[in-house]
Amino acid sequence: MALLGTKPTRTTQTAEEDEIVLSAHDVTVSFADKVILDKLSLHIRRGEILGFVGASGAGKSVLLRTILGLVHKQSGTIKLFGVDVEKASERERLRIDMRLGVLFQHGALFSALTVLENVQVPMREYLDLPKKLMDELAMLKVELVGLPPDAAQKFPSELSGGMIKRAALARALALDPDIVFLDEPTSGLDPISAAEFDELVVKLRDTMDLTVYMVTHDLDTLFTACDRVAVLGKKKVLVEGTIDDMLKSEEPWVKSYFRGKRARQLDLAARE
Ligand SMILES: Nc1ncnc2c1ncn2[C@@H]1O[C@H](COP(=O)(O)OP(=O)(O)OP(=O)(O)O)[C@@H](O)[C@H]1O
Repeated sequence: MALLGTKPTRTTQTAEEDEIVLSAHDVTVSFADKVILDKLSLHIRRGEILGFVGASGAGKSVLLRTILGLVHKQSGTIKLFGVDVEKASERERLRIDMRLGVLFQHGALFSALTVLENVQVPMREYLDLPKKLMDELAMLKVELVGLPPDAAQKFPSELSGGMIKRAALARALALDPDIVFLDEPTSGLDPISAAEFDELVVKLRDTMDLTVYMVTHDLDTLFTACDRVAVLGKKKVLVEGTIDDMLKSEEPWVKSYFRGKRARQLDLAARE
């Protein structure tokens, strides 16, 4: 793990980018008798921004929570950085956890903590650092996500929606993770703030060699920020590929989502 955001800049295609950071194979999850995910398989390569879409209630959050080990799966394998998380030792699991950053839906900041203290939560959990160093590191993250320095001492209730998302992103980046999981990061933002957030994610991917797994309903994000899209439907990944692949798909849900009126306008704008 490289602290202080000092990872190499992503320049040319390297063998490392073929590295599979996350793979899910034949994952089945059910609650009581209700099957939510049925033998779902998915992978994400290092340095990719993967957009994960699907109808409301399809199971996107359930998959995310399963990957993070918060929901029990009935069968299948999930590997992070090549390690089967179920078979990992406690030490391996800890090392893996330190390489993950998560931005939960709605930001989920601790309301009683300042932005700086929120960013320090993962640091306190995983690292044993002197307060002064933690303050400096957390401040760097605050600046990295484009928040003004005075935002560090503010409480979440004093921030705009866009600032809350940025603060939550700063917290997700606290340990310089290799992969970040973003659950609907632009929901509730106005289109300008959402576009700025997308730009930030792309910039961070480029400069920090990040891999990004993003659950989103935002067509703008899918068209402008994602390298690849995976569509969840019928309890598995129905279609995956580039936006062009989505636009060619004859799968009915994919067709209406990506070739509906709103999507057509975005496609035209993106190609201008
Ligand atoms: N802990 C749980 N116990 C029982 N059922 C659950 C649980 N968590 C999720 N579900 C069910 O799993 C299904 C998928 O939910 P999930 O939140 O993953 O959908 P989603 O695709 O993320 O939806 P949205 O886009 O609206 O956020 C829903 O029917 C939900 O009610």
